Amino acid sequence: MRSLETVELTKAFGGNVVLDKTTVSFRHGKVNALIGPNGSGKTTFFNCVTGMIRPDSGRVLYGGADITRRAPHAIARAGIGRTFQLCRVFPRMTVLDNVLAAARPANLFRGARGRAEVDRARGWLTKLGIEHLAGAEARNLSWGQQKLLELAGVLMSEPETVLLDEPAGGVNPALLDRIGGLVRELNAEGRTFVIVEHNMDLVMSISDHIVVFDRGRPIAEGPPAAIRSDERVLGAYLGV
Ligand SMILES: Nc1ncnc2c1ncn2[C@@H]1O[C@H](COP(=O)(O)OP(=O)(O)OP(=O)(O)O)[C@@H](O)[C@H]1O
Repeated sequence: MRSLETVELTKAFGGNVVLDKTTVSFRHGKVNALIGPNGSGKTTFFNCVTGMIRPDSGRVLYGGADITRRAPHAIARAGIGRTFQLCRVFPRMTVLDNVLAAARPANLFRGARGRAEVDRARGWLTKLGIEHLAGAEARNLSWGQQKLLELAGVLMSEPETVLLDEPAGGVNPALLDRIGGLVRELNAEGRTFVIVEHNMDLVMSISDHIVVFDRGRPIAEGPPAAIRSDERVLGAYLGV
């Protein structure tokens, strides 16, 4: 089965064509990476796939079903979760409350949460190694810890496919290793990943399949070893 694919997906902002009939598919059950130079349309691609912005034309298919232009919550319900480049957490809420609120906005009001949900939230915090911070306000966490917190919130919805937008951006090397390890672990448990990332060491070490964008189009795809030596990729990145 193909997990996530797009067919001639197109999006322009004014005259700036950011996604240009982008046809691409990601591997179900694998760790996929989406890489490309700054401005090549990676985040816009995520935004179109998750319903945050409307593509001008083309289709988004998930497990064969057409999810183009569905609302973000409907796409999340279909099994696709995502994190954001600029990490979305509530800074003055505790870590635990953040995770609960991510699962269900009603949890923003205390008392609306069940015991089972709290246990599940703590379970994710433990898995991600930040359980000891459950009672801390999110704003007191390091940037990398906030990214783990955001991921815990996404995992509360039990997504089958997780889109990560620059998980390593601004994260210290120790946490970087943990994030890489977690991706592999969650993948081994059956989750598909699509990861936008500039840290090539991380991309090369955790990906099964890499898609390279240049100006909103895939110019190469394949396993890390093939991408590393692909001349089109070197050209797009280094201008050679
Ligand atoms: N809401 C918007 N309105 C206007 N232009 C936008 C908008 N969102 C993105 N763009 C433009 O689309 C282009 C692609 O941006 P996008 O963020 O998708 O690229 P990217 O590959 O994710 O870049 P980076 O690696 O730097 O995060 C850029 O030229 C950007 O200025």
